Amino acid sequence: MDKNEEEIAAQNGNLEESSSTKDGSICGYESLHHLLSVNLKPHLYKEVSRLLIGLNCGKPLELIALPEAAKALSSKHDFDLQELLREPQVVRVGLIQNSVALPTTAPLLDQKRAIFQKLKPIIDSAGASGVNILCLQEAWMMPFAFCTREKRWCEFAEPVDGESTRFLQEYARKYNMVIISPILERDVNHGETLWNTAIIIGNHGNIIGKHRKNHIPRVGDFNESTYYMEGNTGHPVFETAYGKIAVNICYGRHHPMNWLAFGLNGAEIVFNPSATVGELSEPMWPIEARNAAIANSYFVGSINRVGTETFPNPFTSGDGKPQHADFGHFYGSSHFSAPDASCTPSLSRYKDGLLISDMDLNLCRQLKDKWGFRMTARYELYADLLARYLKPDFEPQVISDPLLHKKSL
Ligand SMILES: NC(=O)NCCC(=O)O
Repeated sequence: MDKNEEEIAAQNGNLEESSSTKDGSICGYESLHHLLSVNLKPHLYKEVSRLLIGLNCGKPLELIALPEAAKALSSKHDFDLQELLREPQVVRVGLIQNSVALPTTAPLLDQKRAIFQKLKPIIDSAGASGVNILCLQEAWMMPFAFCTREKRWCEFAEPVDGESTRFLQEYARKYNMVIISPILERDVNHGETLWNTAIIIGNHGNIIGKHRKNHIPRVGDFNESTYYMEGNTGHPVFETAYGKIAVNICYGRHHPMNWLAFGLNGAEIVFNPSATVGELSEPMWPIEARNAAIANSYFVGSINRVGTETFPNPFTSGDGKPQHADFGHFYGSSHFSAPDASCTPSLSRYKDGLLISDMDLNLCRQLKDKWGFRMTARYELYADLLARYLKPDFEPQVISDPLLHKKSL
């Protein structure tokens, strides 16, 4: 090893130590933005924020004054409450990230009901803050047990009008709020088939519709195809009292055409309820959502659960590494991205939280007018390529340098 290599190895060693602190923090800070705001001089932080987060219609993001009742709930129940303003104020949108409430060894029904109890004050805080549209994390009513491949966790699955939906319908009515509820669905009309589904509850407590996860991961410990298959609901956009919304569930965020399809159907906000861990996806997390918002001229609300969920029986990832009983750390970091390339700072890496942002949905149209991405998209080129690509006799369009295949003299 030369000196340079030694230095790099030493740095990596230090990094491994500091980034794997057990509490899920980044060197003791709850988020990247917190780390930067505390350690940079104010004028440097302002400049770094401008580049990292962007501007809201040319101006820095401002704080919204939220009611004392919402703040009191946040300190009593120990969850973060962050407020960001985009102007002019049209729709107020909330995202909730949370850890599970009981160990995975507790009776399953107790686990689910404890999550209900944990979420109550957070949803009340969203209601007290006047949130119009609220989205929960992927499979919010259970631990993310799909790493285990054990079938007992199927017991968490519920029909679309099941207990979790009824729990949220009350809040939708109480606060005149649209709620997106991603659950493990049991399709009782189709042989009890399971799906990973987001249910859209209207502001009158009615069920507007559902969307089933389109892309199912087969990566690392995310063995979800043991439980459910690729969704069969297409790319629906739900027209609600507060705007046109869609849901791109977790792993679907790695598929640009999935984002595109929701945009083509007219979405103004696309939510990405997720469950993902640091070791696997953290460097991708802030990039993919922000890029989708820019490319498709809509807002994106990204939500990830928090904490480490440990399961009774160890499992392997099929990668030769030792068996283990947890996925690793779900790193939270929920945030919003806007079509003008700005984004909010993220919620904590390790703490429950409610992120609230006001957004002017006119920005979607303004950005289409300004950049013309839709107008210049040349979809016919891609439709033609895809049609050919799908045929078994497809040949890639590659033009080789003829010199490559000449015998050397
Ligand atoms: N829940 C889920 O689809 N996770 C897959 C891992 C990832 O996409 O980061």
